[in-house]
Amino acid sequence: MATLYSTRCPSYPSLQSPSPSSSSPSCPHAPKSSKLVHLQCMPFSSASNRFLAAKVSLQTLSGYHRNVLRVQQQDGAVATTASPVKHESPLNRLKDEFIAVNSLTESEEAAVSDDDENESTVSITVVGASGDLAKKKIFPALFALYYEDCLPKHFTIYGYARSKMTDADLRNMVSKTLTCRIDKRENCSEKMDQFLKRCFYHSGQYDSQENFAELNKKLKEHEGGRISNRLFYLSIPPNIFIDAVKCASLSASSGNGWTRVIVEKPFGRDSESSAALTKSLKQYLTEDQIFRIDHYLGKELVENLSVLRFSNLIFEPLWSRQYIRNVQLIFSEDFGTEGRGGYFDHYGIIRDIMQNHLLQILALFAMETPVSLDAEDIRNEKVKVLRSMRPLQLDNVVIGQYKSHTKGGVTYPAYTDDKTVPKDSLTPTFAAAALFIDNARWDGVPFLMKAGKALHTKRAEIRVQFRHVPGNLYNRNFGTDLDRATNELVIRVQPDEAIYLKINNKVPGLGMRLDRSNLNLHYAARYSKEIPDAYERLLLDAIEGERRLFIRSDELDAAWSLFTPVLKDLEENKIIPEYYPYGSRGPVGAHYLAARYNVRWGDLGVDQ
Ligand SMILES: NC(=O)C1=CN([C@@H]2O[C@H](COP(=O)(O)OP(=O)(O)OC[C@H]3O[C@@H](n4cnc5c(N)ncnc54)[C@H](OP(=O)(O)O)[C@@H]3O)[C@@H](O)[C@H]2O)C=CC1
Ligand SMILES: O=C1O[C@H](COP(=O)(O)O)[C@@H](O)[C@H](O)[C@H]1O
Repeated sequence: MATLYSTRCPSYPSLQSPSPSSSSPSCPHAPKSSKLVHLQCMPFSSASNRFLAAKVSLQTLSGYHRNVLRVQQQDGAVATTASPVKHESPLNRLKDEFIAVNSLTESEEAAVSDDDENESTVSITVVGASGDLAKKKIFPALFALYYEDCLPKHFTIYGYARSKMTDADLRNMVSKTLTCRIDKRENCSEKMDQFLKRCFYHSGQYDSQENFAELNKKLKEHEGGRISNRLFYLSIPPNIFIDAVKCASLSASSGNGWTRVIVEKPFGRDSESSAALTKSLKQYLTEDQIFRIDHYLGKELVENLSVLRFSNLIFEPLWSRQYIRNVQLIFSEDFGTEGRGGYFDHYGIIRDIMQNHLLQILALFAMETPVSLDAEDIRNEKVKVLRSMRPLQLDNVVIGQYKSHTKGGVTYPAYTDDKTVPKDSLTPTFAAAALFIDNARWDGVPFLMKAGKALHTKRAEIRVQFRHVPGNLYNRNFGTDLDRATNELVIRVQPDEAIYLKINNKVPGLGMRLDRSNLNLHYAARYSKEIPDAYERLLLDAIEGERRLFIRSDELDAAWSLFTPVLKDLEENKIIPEYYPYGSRGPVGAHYLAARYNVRWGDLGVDQ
C-alpha cells in the first residue's frame, strides 16, 4: 500500500504532498517545513505557465509581514511574489494566491534573501521552565522536534522562571526527562548533547519588566542580528498569565519578526473569567499572536477525524441523525489527582476535561465540511456547531467523586485525602453529560460525554453507535438485544491507537451463526512509525504560524456558554457528587443518564 509522506519532518505523514515516487518534479531545495514541501513539490498550472514552486517564506518587509513566494519556472527563471498582509497568514494560503505571480520591486527583491533560513531565527522561551509541564512535555517535545530536524536552522531555547538555576542546572534538569522515543534511534545521545547546548536559562520574576528586558538582551545576543521570531510558552499557573504576557510583550517581544504566545489552559473558570482573561491578553497581544493550546487537538487520532470523515466516501454519508443513534466521548484515567489536587479542586473534571478536550473532539466530529483546510475555515465550522448546542441542564449531568478503596492489600486514597484538597470538597472528579446539537444534521442525537479520574482504566475514545438495520433479515439471529447487534465505530484516541468498526459476521461453518467482529485498523500493527506526542505537533504548528489546532476566542466563548450555567448550578446548589471507589467504573448514575436516552455506554460491554 502506498504511503504518502511529507518531509515536514520525516515522521509526519501527509496526503497533501506527493509520494516520493510520484511523477512530480523533484524539489530543488531540501524543505524544512510542510508548507515548503507542500508548495515546493507540487506542480501548479496557470493559464499559460507551469511553475514549480521553489521557495516560500514569511518575511518582514517595510514593517509589514509579507508572504513571499518564489517560483521557479520550468525554464529555470525565478519569479517572486509578495503579498503584504497586516497579520501573518498561514503559508498554505499562498497556494491560492499562486496563480497571480508578479515580480517584486527591486528593493523588495533585495530584501528577500536567497536563503531565508539564514536570515531568521526562532527563540523559544518556556516561561515556568522549572515546572511539571515544562519538564514532562515541553522540553521533551522540543527535543523530539530537534531530533526530527523540524526546528529551524537557527533556534535558541530559553527557560525562564523564578527558581535560581544556571544554564547547566537547566540542562541537567531537562536531560533527565529526554528520551529517545525509539530504542533503535541512532546518535541519540549525541543529538541530546547538541540540543542541550542550545538550551539556556534566565531567572526572573513573572511581573518584572526589568527581568524580561534582561532576557531580551540575552535573546538578542543569540539571534545575532537575524530577523528574530519569538515564541513564549506560558507554562505557569493562570493567575500569573497576564503579568507574564505584559512583561514579555513590553520588554521582550521581537522588533522585526513575529512574537507569539502559547497559553496553557485553564482559560478562565467560566464565561465571565474567560472573557476577562481574553480582554486582558488583548491589551498586549492581537488574537493572531495568541495560541490557546488544547493538547487533545494535537493527538494523532483527533487530527485524523477530519481525514476519516472527509476523505472516505463511506463515512460522510452516514454521519448524521439518519444513521447515527448516539455518539459517546469517553475519557478515563486510572490514577487520581495526586500532586495536582490544589489546581484540580478549583476547577473539577468538567472544566479540566469536558469543556475543552471532549468538547473540541465533539466539535471536530460534528462540524459541517469546512470550505478548506485553512485554520479559519475549520474554526468557523467548529464555532457553528458549538453555537448550535443546547445549553446543558443540570438534569443532564451526573457528577461523582472518588473515595478510598482497598484492593489486593493496597489502599488507594480518596480525593479528599489529598492534603491540598479541603476535606469537605464537593469538586467532581467524574462527570457524565448528555448534550444535544440543535441543527439539521444532529437533531435528537444524544452526544454523551463521560470523564473521570481514578477509574479502572486509562483511555480516551469516541464511540459511534449506528441505528438498527431496518427490516433486518437476520434479526432472529440476534435475539432480543438488537442494540448489541448494531454497528459501532470506535476511534481509540489512546492508548494503543486504533480505529475499529464492529460488524456482524457469519461464523464460518455449516450453520448460520452470527458474531460481532471488528474491522480493525490497529496503528501499532499498521504503521511502523511511532506516533508523535501532541505537544510536538502543536509546538511545530505554533512555530509555523499554523492556527488550525489552537482555540480561537469565539470558540472559547461558545464552549463556556455551554457549560457555565450548569457549573453555576452545581456550585451554588452545592450538589453532592456520587461517591465511587478508586479504581471502579464510576458512579452508577452515569448508566441511568445514558438509559434515559436509550443508550448503553459502549466501553462496558464484554466485546469493547
Ligand atoms: N502539569 C500538567 O500535566 C498540565 C498542566 N497544564 C497547565 O500548564 C500550566 C503549567 O502547569 P505545571 O507545570 O503543572 O505548573 P506548576 O505548578 O509546576 O508551575 C510551573 C512553574 O510556575 C511557577 N509557579 C508555580 N506557582 C506559582 C505561583 N503561585 N506564583 C508564581 N509562580 C508560580 C513555578 O516556577 P518558579 O517557582 O521557579 O517560578 C513552577 O515551577 C498551568 O497553567 C497548568 O494548568 C495543563 C495541562 C496539563
Ligand atoms: O489537560 C489535562 O490532560 C491530562 C490528560 O492528558 P493525556 O494527554 O495524558 O491524556 C489530565 O491528566 C489533566 O488532568 C488535564 O489537566
